[in-house]
Amino acid sequence: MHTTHPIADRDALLEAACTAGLFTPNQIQKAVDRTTPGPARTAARALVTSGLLTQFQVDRLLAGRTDGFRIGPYIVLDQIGRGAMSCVYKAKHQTMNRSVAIKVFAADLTRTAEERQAFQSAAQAAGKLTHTNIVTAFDANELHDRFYLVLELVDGPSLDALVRQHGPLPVGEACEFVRQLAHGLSHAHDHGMVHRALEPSGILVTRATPSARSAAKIANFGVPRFEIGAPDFAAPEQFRAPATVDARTDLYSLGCVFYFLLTGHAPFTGGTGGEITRRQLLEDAPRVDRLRPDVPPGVAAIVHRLLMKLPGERFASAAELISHLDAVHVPVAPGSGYISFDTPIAIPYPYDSGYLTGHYGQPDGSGAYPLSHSGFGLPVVEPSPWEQITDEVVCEVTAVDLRNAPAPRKVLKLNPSVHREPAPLWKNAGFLVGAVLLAFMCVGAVIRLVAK
Ligand SMILES: Nc1ncnc2c1ncn2[C@@H]1O[C@H](COP(=O)(O)OP(=O)(O)OP(=O)(O)O)[C@@H](O)[C@H]1O
Repeated sequence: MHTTHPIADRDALLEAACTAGLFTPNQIQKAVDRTTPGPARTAARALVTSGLLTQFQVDRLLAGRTDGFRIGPYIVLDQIGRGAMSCVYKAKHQTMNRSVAIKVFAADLTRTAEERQAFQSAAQAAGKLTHTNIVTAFDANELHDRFYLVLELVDGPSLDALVRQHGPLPVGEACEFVRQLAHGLSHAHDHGMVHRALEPSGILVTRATPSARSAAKIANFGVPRFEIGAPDFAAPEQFRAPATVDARTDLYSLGCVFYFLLTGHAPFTGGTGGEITRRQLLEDAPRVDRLRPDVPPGVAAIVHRLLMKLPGERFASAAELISHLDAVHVPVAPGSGYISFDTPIAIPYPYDSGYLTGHYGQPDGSGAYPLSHSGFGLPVVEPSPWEQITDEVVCEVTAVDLRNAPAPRKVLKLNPSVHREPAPLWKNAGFLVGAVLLAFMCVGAVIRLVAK
């Protein structure tokens, strides 16, 4: 609904915020105190700065909207994502103050009684799942013919976004995320639930904190599946015989996710959806250890066992997968909180040319991991030194233990003992002067010889 009054000044803005139900009586007085009569935009800035409204809220109010700020007992704070069939909002429970994510589905999805029933059943089943590696579903309801799910708010990116931003993960960290996801799947399978659409964009990762490492969480357990999701993460039986789908179907998709974490892409890429489907059904995926030689044979064997075409050739259960992962055990880099998603790392970089090579290690000097294999070693500052610098520099990077670092954490800093690799001989000025002098002396000697 659009308000009939244009939002021109402070008073109109405050009135609209009250109509939208954004202020408690106590907050109205605070809002008046923190703003001065005048243009609405100036008042809006003051309200955001004082934390009384969010940017999302003032933008919507200034656009003349007073609707869409409340979903049941929740106040909408921000829009955090948009999928093919839903919109995800950050919201806060009005009285409990708990922050949540609310996934609101398109009205088209719940037109018929069967579709509504499917959403309700999926939500009820998901409500039974309580596991650190599954996004918890707290509540489900309908608002203006739209079905919505109230979910645990995960403060980090999806695995898809993470790999696209940082590149493939170090092997130990990929194994650890897959182990966590297998624990989540095992819990769901024990409750008789199969996900059917596991893919990197539907797996969210929490930020590392001083006391906890990142955790991977499977989203969308409460969403009914009417059709196959992304074909590049779907198991052969989902195309061949959808009625036979079982827990091992999720293990195939988890194998595709594992492959993606290690290589940056799904096992079968390129071509249309139909072409990918054909290859899922008929072809063996290229060996992961060919594409990524530092993947140990034991880990590659697990990935390809998960990707077997026949469910009976995969692991029998997520629990069996976990025992195999434990047996090959590739450790996570010491001190790593896996990946840090903190604010961009400011790397003091003293050179205007060169590229970073070298190792990172612990502050105590232990450990020496190639920078390129450090999940958190890749600079994320703009402009990236990796792209800008063209002359070779060898440096050391000290990894700060995420678990003990005070906030705000600087994840990496260049060791002050950063040094430039000696310039090649032909680039050395002394060498050039010496060479010229020598040439003159030689020419002089030849002339003298000839003169004699
Ligand atoms: N529980 C959550 N906590 C935090 N952010 C979330 C949560 N769920 C989803 N998001 C964010 O919203 C984005 C869109 O999520 P959504 O689940 O709608 O994506 P999708 O699976 O691609 O879409 P769809 O299910 O509509 O096909 C995600 O990439 C993520 O950034």
